[in-house]
Amino acid sequence: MAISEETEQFQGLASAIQKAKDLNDQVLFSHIKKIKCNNPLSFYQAGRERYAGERFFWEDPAKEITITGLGNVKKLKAASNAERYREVEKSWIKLQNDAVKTGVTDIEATGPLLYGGFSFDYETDSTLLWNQFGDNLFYIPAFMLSIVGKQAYLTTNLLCSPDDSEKLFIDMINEREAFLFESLDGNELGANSLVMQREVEPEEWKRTVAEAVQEIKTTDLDKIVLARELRLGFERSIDSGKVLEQLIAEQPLSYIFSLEAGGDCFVGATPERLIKKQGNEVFSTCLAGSMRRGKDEQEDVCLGEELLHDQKNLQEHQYVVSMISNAFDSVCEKVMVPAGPTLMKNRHIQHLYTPVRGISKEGVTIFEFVENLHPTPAMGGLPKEKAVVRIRELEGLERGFYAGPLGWVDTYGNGEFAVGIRSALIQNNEASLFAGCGVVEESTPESEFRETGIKFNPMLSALGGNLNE
Ligand SMILES: C=C(O[C@H]1C=CC=C(C(=O)O)[C@@H]1O)C(=O)O
Ligand SMILES: [Mg+2]
Repeated sequence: MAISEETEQFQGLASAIQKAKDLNDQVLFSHIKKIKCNNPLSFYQAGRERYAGERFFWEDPAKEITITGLGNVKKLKAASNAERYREVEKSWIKLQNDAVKTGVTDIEATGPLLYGGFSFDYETDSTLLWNQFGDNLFYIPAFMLSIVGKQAYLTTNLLCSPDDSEKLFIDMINEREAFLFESLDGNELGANSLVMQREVEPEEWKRTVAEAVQEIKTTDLDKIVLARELRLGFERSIDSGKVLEQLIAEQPLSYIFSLEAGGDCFVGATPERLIKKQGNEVFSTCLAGSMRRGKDEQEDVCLGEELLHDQKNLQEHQYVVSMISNAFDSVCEKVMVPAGPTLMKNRHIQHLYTPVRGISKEGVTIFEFVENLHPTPAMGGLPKEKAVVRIRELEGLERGFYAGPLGWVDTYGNGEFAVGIRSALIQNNEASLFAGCGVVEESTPESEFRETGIKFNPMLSALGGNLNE
């Protein structure tokens, strides 16, 4: 006779506690069940107070996977050095190897899942701006709603210690019922009202671009991505749920993401995938080379054509295609790269776009792909190491998680990381927006300034700011 769901959960939890006692270590317990819910944002908002500072949101452009996490049973944080990818992965593997799962246990992006990201550059110390995030930050959420295809799943995670008792079970059920009730209650999203918008050191930034162009002409540096910052001030604390709602409506072809840390929130709508792994299939995206959108259909088509044939933008793009293809070649059995770029058109900007696909060699993990790929020349430059050093020296801002890999990995080895561009760091009633551009030999400070101005627009629009032309 089939046992009830409650009995199954109870037995699973009891065996996780027993395992924790046997191993004298913490053991992760995870229960996954199908639920009816098609509004992940209302789930996110239900945790606004109870799980403040420990929420996340992820939706991919194809809307195949939406993940919302509340609370955290375990925070993983690796040291700030080149080993950070392996270190996070090692801690994750240890936790998942001992994990006890009950309920629906064969669906990707459900069950115990690690969500978070890495800063752009592990060699910069975090200042006040990014100190809640540090160099890297990953959560295993307490409650997680995954919408995979059209089906919703609720994962409940618990980290059991050797001295835990089965009373944990009652507490877990009570907490889950309480907040699920709130989540069904419908949640009003408060509007954000902007009172200040300021570009940080625009003239200084243009001089830096001019300096970088000179360096490209006279040294072995081929490309460097330089970013700048825009500061916003609001009447009240910004509601990240409201920002997500706007981004979902306005940027349907982008990844919509948020990651809260303490009182701060990193949120954005990035069009750029770093790596997706599904079984042994891997996907990356080369997105570099930009043009504004036209005022009407005809102008838009003309601008797109111009972009497709513009030598400066094609070179900027080609550096990315070569680097990603080479990185794939070393860890894939098969790599597929289209002969030339097409256009990706987002609401405020169009880009040269080349998707890269591969079949990964046996045993290569998503963290290895992240390590090999980051930063691509769409975020850093070429040669990679030199560009990162020069960004550190020239840029005059702390990138933090801007342009860094952000995403998730499940216990089946699947996962996806995007790069955190078209993004903002929200701190109470203030926000920092970041936008960068690929500087190559033919770049001019004015045109790169305009390009970065347009790249602020997705976040400016979602936050109610004045858009750049
Ligand atoms: C670094 C950013 O964009 C990159 C992605 C697409 C196009 C880019 C470009 O044309 O310069 C950038 O490499 C950003 O938006 O902050
Ligand atoms: Mg560009």
